[in-house]
Amino acid sequence: RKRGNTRGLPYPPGPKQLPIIGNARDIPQQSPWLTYTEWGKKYGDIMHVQAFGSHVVIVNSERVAVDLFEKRSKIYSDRIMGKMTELMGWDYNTGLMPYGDKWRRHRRLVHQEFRADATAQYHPIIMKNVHFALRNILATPEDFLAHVRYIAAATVMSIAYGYEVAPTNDRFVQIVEDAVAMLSQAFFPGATLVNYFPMLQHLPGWLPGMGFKRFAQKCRMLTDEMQNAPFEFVKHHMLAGTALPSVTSELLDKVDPHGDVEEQEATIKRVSGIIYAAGADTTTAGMSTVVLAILLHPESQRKAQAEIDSVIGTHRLPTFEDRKNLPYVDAFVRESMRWHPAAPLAVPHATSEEDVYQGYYIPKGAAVIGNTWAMLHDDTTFPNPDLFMPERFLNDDGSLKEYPMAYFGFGRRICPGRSLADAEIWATAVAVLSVFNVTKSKDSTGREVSVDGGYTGGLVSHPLPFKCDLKPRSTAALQLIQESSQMI
Ligand code: HEM
Repeated sequence: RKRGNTRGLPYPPGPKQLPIIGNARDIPQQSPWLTYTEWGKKYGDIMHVQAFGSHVVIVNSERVAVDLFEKRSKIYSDRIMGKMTELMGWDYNTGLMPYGDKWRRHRRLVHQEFRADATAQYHPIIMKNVHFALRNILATPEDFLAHVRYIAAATVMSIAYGYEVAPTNDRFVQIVEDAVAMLSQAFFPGATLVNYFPMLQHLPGWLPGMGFKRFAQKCRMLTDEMQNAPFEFVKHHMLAGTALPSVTSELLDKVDPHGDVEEQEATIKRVSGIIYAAGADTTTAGMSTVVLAILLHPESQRKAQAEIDSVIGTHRLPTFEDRKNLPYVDAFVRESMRWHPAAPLAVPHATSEEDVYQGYYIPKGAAVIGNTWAMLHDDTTFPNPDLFMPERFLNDDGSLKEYPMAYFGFGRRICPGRSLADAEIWATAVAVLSVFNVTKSKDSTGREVSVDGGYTGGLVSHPLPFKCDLKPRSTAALQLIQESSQMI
């Protein structure tokens, strides 16, 4: 650990390592961000663990994140494609692709469709889906999490493919959600041994410990289908002249018939495939956290509602034009994102060259994890970080504090869909706050059902299912929900 490198410099500090296996037994599989944050208090802003020769550097502060992911982005923008990720068929994914020309081509296409000034064109789609969800919440409030999930799914499927998803049990949606859930379980260091010992992939699947092979095969069928099925849907409708406008149809229209058509179509298929995979589950997690935050913080709920009532009144639903006049609602949304980030460890970067930082040696090919959770719970930047306080994002005069948070990742790999996601989460928050009171449910004896605020582990972290009551705030609110379909 002290001298295991070409420059004779120490690796960043970290927990004691055992021979050969290193820290393999220390690296947690569930909610690793909490362990890394605890370790960070002992070892500092940059630390190092190692398992079977694979090096992992963990960045626990925004200062180091800026130094490495931004100022040295040429070195810190690669990805490690774990063997398991590849076996599962996720290697087509822009977000997991190694840094290089192929990634640049994909990233350019995604950026052009989702950069901040292009996202406004999607606002009507978002509002339509939010209003649809309000009506569904009114009809079956107990299924509110499914209705919130619908907003994210319907928005990205509409943008990517011009496809209208079914309110429940949609075939395309189910395929992607299963594949994303499987990726989430198998992604982080320590999740599966085949990442350390790729030769295990060649052993027969019936041997003990080889369950990962069946898991990977099942996932590969899903990842193939999630790219092919909706893509064929668009081509079919383009031929029939019935395709709705979408990223896929727009890109297909631009295919150069004199170039390599097959390769161009394959790129479009992969780019469109990633929009849903990267944009639905993450956004659902962000929106579900907002609803949980509303439920658990009645005082903040009341303040946000008072702001909406005073700025907009109770005669119409909020629109995107209102956003600039609702700083408390924005602060509420930002605090929800900070309080429980949807991707608490972002997506690990990797080094494409060796490096030396603050006298520590960082090897080529190391995974470099930006610990978003630690940065957003750092008590020097966010005093009392476990408390939910939207006010921390407001200036004394009540205006919004411009504070760039590390919620969407880092440097050149920062999430290209962040403007869209931010718009969806805000629209959901303001709509729910404007027409519903969110309170604890009561059981048959009239006692409040407790909500423990637990979260799932993995790449994307969702609130564990929880119960709450969503009731229209007034007769006027009820009428607004019922009439919302006529407002778009
Ligand atoms: C709340 C919602 C979202 C969260 C929390 C989120 C978070 C992230 C994070 C942490 C990364 C990795 C950044 C890094 O490596 O440093 C990422 C990458 C990515 N996201 Fe998002 N995202 C969200 C929504 C979306 C949406 C709506 C889209 C689609 C339009 C999208 C598309 C992507 C893509 C394509 C990448 C890969 C970028 C690359 O590797 O170059 N995301 N996202």
